[in-house]
Amino acid sequence: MLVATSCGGISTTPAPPQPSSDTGGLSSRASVPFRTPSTYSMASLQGSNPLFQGSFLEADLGYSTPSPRIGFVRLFTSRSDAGCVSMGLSVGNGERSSSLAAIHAVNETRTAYINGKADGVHGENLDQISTVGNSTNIKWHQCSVGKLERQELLQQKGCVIWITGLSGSGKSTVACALSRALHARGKLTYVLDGDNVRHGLNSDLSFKAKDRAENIRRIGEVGKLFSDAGVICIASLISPYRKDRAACRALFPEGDFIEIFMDVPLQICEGRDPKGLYKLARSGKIKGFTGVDDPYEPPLNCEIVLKQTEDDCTTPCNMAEQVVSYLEEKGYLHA
Ligand SMILES: Nc1ncnc2c1ncn2[C@@H]1O[C@H](COP(=O)(O)OS(=O)(=O)O)[C@@H](OP(=O)(O)O)[C@H]1O
Ligand SMILES: Nc1ncnc2c1ncn2[C@@H]1O[C@H](COP(=O)(O)OP(=O)(O)O)[C@@H](O)[C@H]1O
Repeated sequence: MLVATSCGGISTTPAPPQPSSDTGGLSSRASVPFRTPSTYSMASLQGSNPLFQGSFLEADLGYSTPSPRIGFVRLFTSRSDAGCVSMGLSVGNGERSSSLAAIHAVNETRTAYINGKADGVHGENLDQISTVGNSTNIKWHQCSVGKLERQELLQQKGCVIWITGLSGSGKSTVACALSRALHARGKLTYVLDGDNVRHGLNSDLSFKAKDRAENIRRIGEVGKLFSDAGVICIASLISPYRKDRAACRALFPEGDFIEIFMDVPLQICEGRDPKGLYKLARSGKIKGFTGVDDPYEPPLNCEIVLKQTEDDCTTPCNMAEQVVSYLEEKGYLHA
């Protein structure tokens, strides 16, 4: 067992928690399986200093050789102003008897963790001026109110439920039924419907592949903000290409992007044709219509499939309940 002493000094022999008052204030016990040669994973910490009470969600020591070997351990605290602390650890020469000593500690933001890799989860220093895409000389601004506090307020966990499928497959209908079902349970949702977002934010985009990709990217980014706000965001758009959906998924921490495939045959969707668009596409009046002369790539590995056939057409309410059960099971309906 590893024991964190003051300022993150860690020894690999069991020892009771040590009171401390210096930097970091750690008097915490980390139940980390000590493995040789190189990695620790998952641990829990109980700090005596309130600053460090909370969960230790990630401990990944990627040692470099030769010694002194150095790794990083990341601590998440329940205090929003503390954010996330990364400690650099140097590792002694021995194996099981090694001692680990903190070499530095830097504050990072939990928001950054939540926001994913680009924002520092993989160790970039958020204190630095950086360049992201075409934005140069930018610096992450940390807010003292964090996602965990918002989730506590809302008694739910933020996530994005991404509904993909052909036009007419029932995406918008199930999105609204789900929003209603969750609202009735006191959960805050927001629906981002492809059609609707194209009335404003994305009104500059066409249905060419590049513009569809941009449409999906933007809705993914907006969904990420809603998720960070603690809201259960329901995005309902055709999103026909796998790589665009995969890029969106990559914006989110594991589990927070829940992809739902409306598995409905083209024949049924076309039979419904509520807006008369399939008819226009078949007659050549709309070019590049999904399912007609533009491809739809069904998910290979999504979280939920909502299937409809000629013989078996579940009601939107039943589908919504299926999704609610999934959210309940995965813990999204509680803080
Ligand atoms: N060429 C073409 N292909 C597909 N769909 C078309 C097209 N032109 C207009 N529409 C209407 O736009 C709605 C789809 O918008 P999305 O933003 O969801 O599309 S995409 O994700 O960017 O592919 C879609 O709405 P839904 O029927 O609700 O899916 C259509 O009504
Ligand atoms: N589960 C369902 N069973 C039968 N009809 C449905 C179902 N879901 C949606 N519909 C109908 O199908 C049509 C298309 O639904 P819609 O939600 O607008 O699809 P999309 O958003 O995928 O284009 C609408 O007329 C709607 O009433």
